[in-house]
Amino acid sequence: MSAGGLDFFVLTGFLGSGKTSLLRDVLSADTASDTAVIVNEAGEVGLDGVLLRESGDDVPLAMLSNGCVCCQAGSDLAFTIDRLIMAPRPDGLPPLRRIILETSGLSMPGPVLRQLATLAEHHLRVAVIATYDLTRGLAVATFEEAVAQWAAAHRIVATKADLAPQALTEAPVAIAQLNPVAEGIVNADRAALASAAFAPLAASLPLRDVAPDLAAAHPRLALCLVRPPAEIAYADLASWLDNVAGALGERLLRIKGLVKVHEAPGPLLVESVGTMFSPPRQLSAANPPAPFIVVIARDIVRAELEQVPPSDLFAFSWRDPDSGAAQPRGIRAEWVT
Ligand SMILES: Nc1nc2c(ncn2[C@@H]2O[C@H](COP(=O)(O)OP(=O)(O)OP(=O)(O)O)[C@@H](O)[C@H]2O)c(=O)[nH]1
Repeated sequence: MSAGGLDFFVLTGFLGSGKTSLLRDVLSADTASDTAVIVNEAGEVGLDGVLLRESGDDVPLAMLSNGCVCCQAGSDLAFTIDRLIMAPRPDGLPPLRRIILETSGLSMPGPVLRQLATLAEHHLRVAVIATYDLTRGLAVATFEEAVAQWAAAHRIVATKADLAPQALTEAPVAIAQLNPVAEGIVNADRAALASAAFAPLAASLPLRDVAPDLAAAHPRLALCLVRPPAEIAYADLASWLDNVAGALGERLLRIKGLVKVHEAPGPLLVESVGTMFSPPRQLSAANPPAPFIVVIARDIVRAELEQVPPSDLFAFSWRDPDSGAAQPRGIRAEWVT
């Protein structure tokens, strides 16, 4: 560990609000070589680590997939942090000064902060950074996860300024209303935004765990892992995605996946935030995971998704994000090389 201690940033924010993109921006800065990253995804298959590696960064990177860290009582997070701190630094990299944990978009910050409390011997200076998606603004405030993330934040970072320039002017006021004691970080320049979001911490900040523990951590949300066949026609994929958006409407929160189509040599990255799809693009990363699509939605009946045509192409496995003790499962920790 570096002599001056470590800054530990918990990067939180609702589904699809721009966490991974902000992290890519900070890792592409020249100053990022003192940083290590832990990525947590609610789904069984972790895509964010693959996307971060795709941008060519060689900082130590650990994935915690198969469940969001806030739902786990176990010590995988603490164990992973411990290992990152104790591991010898890769050749040519300066001492570790900063760790960034990207939580899943469903994570409540309180349980994560409580797990960090078990690491007192490392004298971490902890800060919570939450994203505020300018394209959606307060629309996600109907989710207690989003409200808890903003409430716990020390810094709230306005993302996607290029997509919603008109919302940029109002953002400082909107952010102050969400959490008057958080520092609002608003900048149309992405590099400057990322740099301010993860600027060094002078001291440990008071941690705010204001959200109550809920009986069910994510009461309205369902998560489905959809397995497409090894290869599929692009037209089938496109019409299925269209039909999912049509069937679920505003209850669709996030789609993220990798699909192999006949028409392209590499797997296609498909994703939506709500029903807004990004244009599919070929993934350039080596060793991508097997084809999969994660669908996260609220207030749905499983059959609604399973019957979306062409339904006979896909296999579905479901999980409530708050599976709790009835369906115990382990977060998988793995190092991304
Ligand atoms: N144009 C534009 N698109 C952005 C920006 N930030 C994020 N996006 C897009 O928004 C979508 C979601 O961004 P991510 O960075 O994956 O969001 P996330 O919060 O990490 O998503 P989850 O981990 O699934 O919760 C992707 O299609 C991004 O390319 C931005 O500043 N500008």
